[in-house]
Amino acid sequence: GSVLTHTGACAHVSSNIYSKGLAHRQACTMANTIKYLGQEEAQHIDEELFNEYSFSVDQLMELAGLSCATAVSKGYPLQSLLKSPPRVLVICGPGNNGGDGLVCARHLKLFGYEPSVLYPKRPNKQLFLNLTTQCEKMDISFLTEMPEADVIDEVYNLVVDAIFGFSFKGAVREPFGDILSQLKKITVPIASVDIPSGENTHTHHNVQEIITNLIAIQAFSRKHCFRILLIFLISIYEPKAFFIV
Ligand SMILES: NC(=O)C1=CN([C@@H]2O[C@H](COP(=O)(O)OP(=O)(O)OC[C@H]3O[C@@H](n4cnc5c(N)ncnc54)[C@H](O)[C@@H]3O)[C@@H](O)[C@H]2O)[C@H](O)CC1
Repeated sequence: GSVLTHTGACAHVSSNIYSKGLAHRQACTMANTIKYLGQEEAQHIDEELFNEYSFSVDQLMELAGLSCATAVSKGYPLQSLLKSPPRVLVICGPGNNGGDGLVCARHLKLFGYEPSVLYPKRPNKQLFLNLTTQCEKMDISFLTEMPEADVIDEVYNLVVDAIFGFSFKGAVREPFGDILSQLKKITVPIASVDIPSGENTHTHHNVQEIITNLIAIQAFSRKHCFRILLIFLISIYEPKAFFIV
């Protein structure tokens, strides 16, 4: 079974999905008929959520970050982690995708993980200042620089890539060029929020285990509710599914 990605490539869902019965086979079958979103359509859905459905960015970011933390906890349960304490490196970018990462780090802490955040470019906006304070008050540590790839492999069980979402464009600008180049070298799994950072310029890292697509999960409207149900089904039963709707 496979789930279509937005590039039309097929990612193979791991074999154990079939050992979980009809619901999963149906999810995979339906997945083959799923429509996928390009960058522009994802942005349009974003605008529709804000303008037509009156969601606030805070609401959607909290839902997005919780969805990602839940996907990580299902894909990488605490008891499955090889390193103790259960450290996770959350790398946050300068936009809303980075905000998702801050929310994800907070929920991972509540789930019993030991997240550390790298947040090199911080918008001077109240929402992001608030999210940073919330993490600090939960004793989540903030790194001052990107660790070398071998240090990441030695210390962390997993990396959450919340660097760029659908507004990434052009050649990657520092310090994110160095960050992405380190991510290309690591061997621990990477969970990407929304899309692999730098994906449309092929500067993205190679190792992908979980992509939590936020748009489809959050687009609560009639024309999307079918996809939401399907995405939820897959993300619950097969959190390692690699999917971008
Ligand atoms: N749909 C929803 O319900 C929600 C989606 N969310 C997430 O928000 C991102 C989109 O957020 P946005 O701020 O528009 O863009 P990004 O986070 O992708 O980053 C923009 C940020 O990055 C800088 N940048 C762009 N290109 C480059 C580059 N080549 N080099 C360096 N820096 C670059 C740019 O200047 C901006 O500062 C979406 O993907 C979802 O993940 C939210 O959760 C809200 C709800």
